[in-house]
Amino acid sequence: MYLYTAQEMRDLDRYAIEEIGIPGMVLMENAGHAVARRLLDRWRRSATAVVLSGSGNNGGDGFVIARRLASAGWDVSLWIAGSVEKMSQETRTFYEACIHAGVTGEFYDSSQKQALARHLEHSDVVVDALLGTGIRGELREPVRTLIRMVNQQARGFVVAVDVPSGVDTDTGAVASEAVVADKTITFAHPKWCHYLRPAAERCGNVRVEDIGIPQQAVHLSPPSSRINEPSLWQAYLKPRSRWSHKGDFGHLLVVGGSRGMLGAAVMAGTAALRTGAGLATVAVPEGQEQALAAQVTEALVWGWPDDGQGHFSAGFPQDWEKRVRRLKAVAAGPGLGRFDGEEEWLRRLLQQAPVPLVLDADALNILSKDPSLLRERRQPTVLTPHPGEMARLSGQGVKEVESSRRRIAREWAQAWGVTVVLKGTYTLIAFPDGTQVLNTTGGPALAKAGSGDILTGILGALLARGIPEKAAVPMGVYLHGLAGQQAVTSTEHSVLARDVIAAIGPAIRPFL
Ligand SMILES: NC(=O)C1=CN([C@@H]2O[C@H](COP(=O)(O)OP(=O)(O)OC[C@H]3O[C@@H](n4cnc5c(N)ncnc54)[C@H](O)[C@@H]3O)[C@@H](O)[C@H]2O)[C@H](O)CC1
Ligand SMILES: [K+]
Repeated sequence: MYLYTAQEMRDLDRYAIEEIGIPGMVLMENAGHAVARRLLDRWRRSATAVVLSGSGNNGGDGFVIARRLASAGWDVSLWIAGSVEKMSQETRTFYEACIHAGVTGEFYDSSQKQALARHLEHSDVVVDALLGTGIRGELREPVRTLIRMVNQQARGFVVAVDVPSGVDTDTGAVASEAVVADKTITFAHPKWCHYLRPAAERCGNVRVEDIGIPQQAVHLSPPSSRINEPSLWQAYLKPRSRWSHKGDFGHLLVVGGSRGMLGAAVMAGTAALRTGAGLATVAVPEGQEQALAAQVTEALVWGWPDDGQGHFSAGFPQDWEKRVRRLKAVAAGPGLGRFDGEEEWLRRLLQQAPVPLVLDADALNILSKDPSLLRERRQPTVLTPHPGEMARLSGQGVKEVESSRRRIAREWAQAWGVTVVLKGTYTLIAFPDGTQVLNTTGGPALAKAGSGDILTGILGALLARGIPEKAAVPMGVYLHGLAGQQAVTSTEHSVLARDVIAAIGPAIRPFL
């Protein structure tokens, strides 16, 4: 499934209308019909509805909905923002059809405030068709008042048509007012605002309805972003052959686990093995080797020159060149800590690890001192920042990162030629070629220390198996989210990182 911007959706619409020859009116009728059908399914007996329509095509959908609900026997009260003159041809046609079909519509002005408030309070359903993807600039009256009234006065079920009025389709920003919906019914494809905060919090439950735009129109010029789904990577997951040996499944090196943070490296290494790595080696500061070996029996242990107190030092193992030849991928960061000479250390790792590299946690914080270190990289590099780490990397505030997730992840990936996995409720993956994949698996159970370390291990393992990063990264993020969901046995509060690791196998299984 693709993820659309407002412009990409307009282009798709235009293609369907002008090149394929489906009249715009048919698309609008289909859109309105789809919403009405959902409402009629839900309220089988007749109900009361307030339909609020703007003068654009979103309002046109609203007129179709009002007509169809009324003809099914609902008591419909229609309120319009704007005027007939402002309506597009399709919208105007459906406005007239609505009136001819006997629905009474009012062009809202402030003298009707009381009357509208009464309707909003007493209606089972409120349909928000004021503004869709065509919003421009700050809200004008009377739309602004109408949106505020919906939020303050509606007692019934609020359905947003396409997007909640007042949200920006592409950034997920909200205007001075934006409808808070219980459900959003969108057309043909999901849009960015359905997944980006704060807009996403106003959408309620999002449902995508087919309105008859042929698939061929999508394939001709696909948008640059999509929702993460197994079809992107499932071909790389296969049952193991009877003749397999561990060398077939790659050797991952996890670098981290400084004193006091050993658990992070343990979790990354264990998650890698659960994901199917043939071999996982965990490299910890020399003073930590014994403690590590006691915690993870399945991984190999390497000592890394330490500072005498169980933390990393700027040095590298003497035989690094020889050791690195055995590796298929490196994941650095879980429990790495900060240390003297860290920048030089990272520069060397970036240069002298000629395999796919995952950077997480403190490896990202070190990188944020000088992102130009990435210029030295020739092999795939995956960064897995949470919003705080992304803020440090990009030199911006966390709020700025959160309000421009889509742009920041894409710009960073393109500028430095790396894959950015910007973590969050909907983790966003941005590739160096400008394409993006938004992940929808996962849940609140993963909001806990250790989750990031597990993701790092999973991604490292998949890259070590030689799966190309365009498949490995979405696969890893998807499976990590699924494991997080499946690890919940009693409540999301009490899930431990180890439960998530144990759930990796059950998450993978259906895809083999
Ligand atoms: N394939 C599809 O997805 C289809 C979608 N349809 C619907 O069409 C809208 C987009 O319609 P458009 O006419 O481009 O824009 P809007 O109706 O969202 O908005 C234009 C309308 O709103 C007024 N306006 C704009 N900005 C503001 C503002 N800041 N304050 C107040 N008023 C504003 C402007 O003057 C216009 O009157 C899409 O979302 C779908 O719902 C079609 O039905 C066909 C298929
Ligand atoms: K709307």
